[in-house]
Amino acid sequence: MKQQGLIVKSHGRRFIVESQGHTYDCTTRGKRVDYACGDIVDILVQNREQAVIERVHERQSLLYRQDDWKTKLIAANVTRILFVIAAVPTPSEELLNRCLLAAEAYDIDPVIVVNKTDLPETGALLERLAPYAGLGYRIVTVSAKADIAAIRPLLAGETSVLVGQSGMGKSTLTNAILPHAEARVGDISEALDSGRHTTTHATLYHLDGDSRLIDSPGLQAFGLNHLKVPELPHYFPELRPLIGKCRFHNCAHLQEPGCAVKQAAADGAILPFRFDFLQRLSRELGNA
Ligand SMILES: Nc1nc2c(ncn2[C@@H]2O[C@H](COP(=O)(O)OP(=O)(O)OP(=O)(O)O)[C@@H](O)[C@H]2O)c(=O)[nH]1
Ligand SMILES: [Zn+2]
Repeated sequence: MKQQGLIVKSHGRRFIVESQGHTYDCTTRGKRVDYACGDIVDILVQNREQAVIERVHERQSLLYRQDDWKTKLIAANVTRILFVIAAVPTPSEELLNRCLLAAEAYDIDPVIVVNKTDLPETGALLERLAPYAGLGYRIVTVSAKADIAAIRPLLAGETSVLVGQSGMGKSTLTNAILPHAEARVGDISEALDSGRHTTTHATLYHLDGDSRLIDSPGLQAFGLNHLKVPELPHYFPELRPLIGKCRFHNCAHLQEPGCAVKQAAADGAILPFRFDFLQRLSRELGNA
């Protein structure tokens, strides 16, 4: 029997699909692994517990990273990326910049969620993050252990994905957000987790009829190897006014004469760390 379903958990080659009130442990045709949590799929039901994923429906969005040759899908059909960051353990600003860039490239609304505001080190982190508000990014502050009120309005009517480094509190936040019954539902598929090495692993929770939350595994790096150097300025809000102003249309903003971006950086119109980030990416991608 063929029916439509929603991937609520992705775990390497196996997926949990919710369909017509049941959940199915699914394999895929031809060992395909390019499905993600949040995907709408057609499944072929085999018995009460098992099914095979036949095809994926067109996606509204896809959050993924590209490390060297490997594409790693994080979540599909999300409308909002909640980048979780905290003062402890030491946060990586590089990862933040990369996630923001990916959000721009995939046209998914990003919000910076500063967690663990109960920790005294949070003040310094908020100061460090102030420039991002200047770039137009929203910043909300929560403590998964004490008060998460600020995050609620962001979740309503959206499919949100929590991303961030390991230890920033994504799972604690998920548990604080979820009504108790929901959190237990997530545990049912825990058997899948038993000691297996994971490459992709994310879980989708229903908050209410039209709001969903996806908790994703901790990130260490965020490869952006699929992006092209000439399109980078489109993904920096502060560089968009400069698009087309460099002398060379394929300017990598490194050594080229007549580079409008370099000039803006010299004039102090672009934050030094953002300019560094752009140049580093340009060199890394090296595909201008
Ligand atoms: N003080 C404080 N500690 C927190 C808060 N939120 C989470 N923690 C702690 O931070 C640690 C990491 O939390 P997790 O929720 O496991 O972090 P995670 O981001 O899900 O980590 P991964 O699953 O590895 O990606 C745990 O010891 C939590 O108890 C908070 O608001 N305040
Ligand atoms: Zn340039």
